[in-house]
Amino acid sequence: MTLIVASLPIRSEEDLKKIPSFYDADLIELRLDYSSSLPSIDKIEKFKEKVLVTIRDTREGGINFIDPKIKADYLQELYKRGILYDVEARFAKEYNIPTDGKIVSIHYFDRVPSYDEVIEILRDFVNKSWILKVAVVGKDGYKELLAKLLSLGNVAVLPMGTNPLERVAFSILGSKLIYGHTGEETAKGQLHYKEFKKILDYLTSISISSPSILMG
Ligand SMILES: O=C1C[C@@](O)(C(=O)O)C[C@@H](O)[C@@H]1O
Repeated sequence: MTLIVASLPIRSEEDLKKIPSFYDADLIELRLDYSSSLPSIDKIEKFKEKVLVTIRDTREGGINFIDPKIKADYLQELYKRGILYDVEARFAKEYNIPTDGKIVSIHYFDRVPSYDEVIEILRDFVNKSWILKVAVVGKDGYKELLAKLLSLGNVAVLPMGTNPLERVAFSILGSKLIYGHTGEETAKGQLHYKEFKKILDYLTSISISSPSILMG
C-alpha cells in the first residue's frame, strides 16, 4: 500500500497551523528548508503522529541553506522525541544521524545516475531505515532505474518533471510513498495530494471488488 504524503512548505511557525487541514493525507511533509531558521520542535511535537520533517539540503533541492551542525542537532532531537524525518543518505553518513524507522533519501535533479551509483550510496541503509527514497529527474533511463530500484522492497521512487500519473504507475508497481502538493508544488511532477488520493482510493476500490484486475 502506498502512503500519500502531502508536502507543505513551512516559511514561518504560523504555517504549522495549517497542518490539521491536511489530516486526510497519510503523512504531512513539513519542508522546513523553506525558511532559513527552524521552528521550535515543541510546536511540531503535538502533530507527531502525522508529520514527516524534511530539512532538504540545498545540494539536493533545498530552498535555504541551513547550517549542517544545526540541522544535525535538530534531527537528533527529533529522533529522541520519536518524530519521523527524511534525511539525505549522504548527510546521515557524514553527521552520523540515526536512520532506523526513518526515511533515507537521495535526489537527482539534473541527471539520471546508474543503478550501481545509487546502491553504493544507499547500501548501508537497506536494513537501517524505514523507507529508502529515490527522486530522479525524467531524463533518459529514469524509468528503467526507478523500476529496478523497486526490487529493493522498502523503497519509494519518484520521477520528477514527468506526467504526474507516472507517480501513480510506480505506486501500483510497489513504491511505498507518493508525494503530492498542498497548493504549491515542492517538486515538478506532483499533483495535489487530494487528486492522488482520489485516484489511489479508486484503484483500491476496484482491486477489492475485482481482485484479479490489479493483482494479476
Ligand atoms: O524528496 C521529496 C520528494 C519531492 O522531491 C517530490 O519529488 O515530490 C518533494 C519533496 O518535498 C520531498 O522532500
